[in-house]
Amino acid sequence: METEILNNDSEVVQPIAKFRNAYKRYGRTSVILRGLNMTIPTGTIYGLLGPSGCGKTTLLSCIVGRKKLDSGTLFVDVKSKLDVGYMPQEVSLYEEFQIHEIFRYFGLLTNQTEGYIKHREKELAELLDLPPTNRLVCNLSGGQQRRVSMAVALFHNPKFLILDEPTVGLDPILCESIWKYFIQITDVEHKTIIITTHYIEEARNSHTIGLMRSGILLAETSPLRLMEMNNCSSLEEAFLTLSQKQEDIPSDDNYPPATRQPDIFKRSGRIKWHRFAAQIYKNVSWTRRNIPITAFMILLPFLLFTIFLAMLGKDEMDVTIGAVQDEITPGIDDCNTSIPIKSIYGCVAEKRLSCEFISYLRDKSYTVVMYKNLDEGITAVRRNKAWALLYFHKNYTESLLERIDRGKKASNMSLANSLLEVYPDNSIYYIAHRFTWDLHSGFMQFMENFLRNCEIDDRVIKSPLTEGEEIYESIAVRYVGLNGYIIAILYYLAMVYTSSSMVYEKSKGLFERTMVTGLTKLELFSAHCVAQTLMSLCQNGIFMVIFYGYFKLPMKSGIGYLIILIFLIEYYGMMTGFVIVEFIDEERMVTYFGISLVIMIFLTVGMLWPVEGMHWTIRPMSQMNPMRMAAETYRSITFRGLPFTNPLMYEGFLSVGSLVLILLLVYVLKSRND
Ligand SMILES: Nc1ncnc2c1ncn2[C@@H]1O[C@H](COP(=O)(O)OP(=O)(O)OP(=O)(O)O)[C@@H](O)[C@H]1O
Repeated sequence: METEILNNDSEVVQPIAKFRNAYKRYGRTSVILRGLNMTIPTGTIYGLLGPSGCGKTTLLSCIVGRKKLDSGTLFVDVKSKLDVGYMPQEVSLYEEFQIHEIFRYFGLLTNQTEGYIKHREKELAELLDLPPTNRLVCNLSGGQQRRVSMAVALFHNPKFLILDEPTVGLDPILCESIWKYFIQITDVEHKTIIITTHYIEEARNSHTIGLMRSGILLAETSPLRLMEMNNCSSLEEAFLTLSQKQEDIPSDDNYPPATRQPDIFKRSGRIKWHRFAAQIYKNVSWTRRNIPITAFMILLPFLLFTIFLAMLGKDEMDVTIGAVQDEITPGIDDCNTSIPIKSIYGCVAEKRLSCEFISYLRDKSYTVVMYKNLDEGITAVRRNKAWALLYFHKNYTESLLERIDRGKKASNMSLANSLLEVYPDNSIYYIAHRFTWDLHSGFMQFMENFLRNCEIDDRVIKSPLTEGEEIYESIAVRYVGLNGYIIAILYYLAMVYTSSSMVYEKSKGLFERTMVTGLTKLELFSAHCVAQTLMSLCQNGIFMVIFYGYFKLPMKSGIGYLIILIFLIEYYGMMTGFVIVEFIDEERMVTYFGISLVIMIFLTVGMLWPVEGMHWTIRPMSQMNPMRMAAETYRSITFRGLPFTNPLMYEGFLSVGSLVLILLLVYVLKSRND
């Protein structure tokens, strides 16, 4: 049978919170509550004492609805979360904020008026001897931060205060005045306070003391009665006596099966304007406090894309090539000497053909360095002073002309001497490939011009393959990887922006604290969507206006398609951030996971290497990668100019759009289960 609680006037006092036969454990072995019974009378101070790790914080978390019992009952007599003021053990404050911004934020969260916020700020600053309220929280001492944290719990004047070690790090005089205040608000305003503390003697001021050990309460009575019952003169002594009397820890063999526990507070599915406004205020304050970081984040995509374009620069490269011209005798003639060489069909070369070819390469922005002989040239290539050596034989021009004139009747000597020998350094694929291409196409172009001047039909040396009209125009090399790069970067930035702010709130205990005031994940989510949209608007606006507006990068379909696609990709990044933080709590792990994800996207988006050339094991991954489809759609919008009805266009929108919806669903389901 339950005992009734009587106050000093022998009236029955209704409990504000009541645990009956409460069990709670973490995992399968770490049992924290073992059939605990506890009654917190309304309008009193309840001091909860117990050794470190005995489960005091866990118990308070159950009262504020952030954790649930495995079995047993918990009754809390409050109508809404606003009746509760919670001070967690950690400071749990936004460190970049000024004290008055913290008050305003929590004031808005708890639906207070401007007048009340100002008045209460003054009142609490006096009571708790707070530093000037324009000081940043991160610059306060540990004790000052704890006082601000306590002020936040008291701010909306709740009827039930739940304070986890509020007096740690405070000086005795301040502690005394705080306890006086607690006694006053319980006596006069009929508030209820539950306090955990390690300073046992301080709890003497409580109306009731609960001594917790090994998952149960050893005693629950007034301090005086506790000392009397144990014939002790101090609470400390009483606690020691009781602990020694306690027999062994109750066995966990009979740990009851878990039962479904009701929610302490009614769930609200609707967005409350004042809490949404508080989130917006928080985001705006964060931005104001971090203007350099915000400006950097806004400019970052533009900077990264500019670096990308500058890195790829131009299709012609500043590559150094070595050349040996054995057909020129140093000191006697050089490339400026005009020595007309006439072929038997009357074709005249005004200059050495090797000179013409070298100046053609120079026009293509290659640097050509001359070497005296083959050995010297090859050594230069070996030492990485040149990417290739061109060796022109003695009588190269005459031999080449003879080869053109006489065809298969040309002498063996002319055939050998008309060969341009190339000794390339092929160790960097792209340079080698580019040089080979320039060499061949340049040579062909140069020969065609030469033959045309001699009125010889240039088709005699042309390749018998001919290209028809281009279906899609070729695009400068530097733009080819840009689409994959842009979408991967924008996805990553949105993901990091979301996950870093969410994981910060989680790891600092801010999430927990604001949820206790009634904030819902829907409100947090909606406010973050607004912040993300504004951030994306600024980021995308800058790079689009500059690249597509001013520098006129290729844009074949409407820019509207691109804007929608990019926003979808950013929302996909944002949703990924939300979902990651639902499953991973630790800041470092979130960063590792995010980076791994984006590297995977980089590798499979088809930017570094086309899907057609990937290993068969990775190819399906790339083909299924929605970001690859988005990259393809990006290419179609900018380079191909397709109508929306073409699958290449709508596939990207569909794949990314569906992923946003799927992640949203995962987030909603996970949040509901929390
Ligand atoms: N989320 C969790 N998962 C697993 N174990 C946990 C978790 N939270 C707390 N514990 C463990 O539960 C036990 C009780 O922790 P709790 O924080 O409730 O103790 P406490 O009495 O408040 O300690 P202190 O006085 O040092 O703050 C500790 O052993 C702690 O390691």
